[in-house]
Amino acid sequence: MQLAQQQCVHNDEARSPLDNEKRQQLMSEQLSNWQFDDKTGAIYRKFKFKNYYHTMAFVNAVAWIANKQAHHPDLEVSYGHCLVRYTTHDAGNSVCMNDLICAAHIDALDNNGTFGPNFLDD
Ligand SMILES: C[C@H](O)[C@H](O)[C@H]1CNC2=NC(N)=NC(=O)C2=N1
Repeated sequence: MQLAQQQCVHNDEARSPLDNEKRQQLMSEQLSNWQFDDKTGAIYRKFKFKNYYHTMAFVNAVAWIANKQAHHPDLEVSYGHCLVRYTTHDAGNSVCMNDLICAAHIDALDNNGTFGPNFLDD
């Protein structure tokens, strides 16, 4: 099943770190705009917007997903960008399925152009 169709699960299996091969495979197939940071072990994507209003609309949509999934990203927010990073804290800050699932849900916000013309692709 596609990552965006899955929901976060909060059990020991969901909190087990993905091995590098599996993570790379899922990311190259379904999260091509996300990157893996070797230094921090997090996945991340930087979203750019034309102004603070649109940045904050995006941040609120991300917060809604985080609360619904009970899985929360680290966010760096400025006037025109939001850097979203995911690791699973309960798994020693490694990347688990829940991280990939939430990343896919964020990407899905833009499926029908929800970000609109105020979303600037990298
Ligand atoms: C009980 C609850 O599911 C856990 O504390 C959740 C909350 N949100 C979380 N968010 C992230 N990013 N990692 C976690 O391990 C985590 N754990």
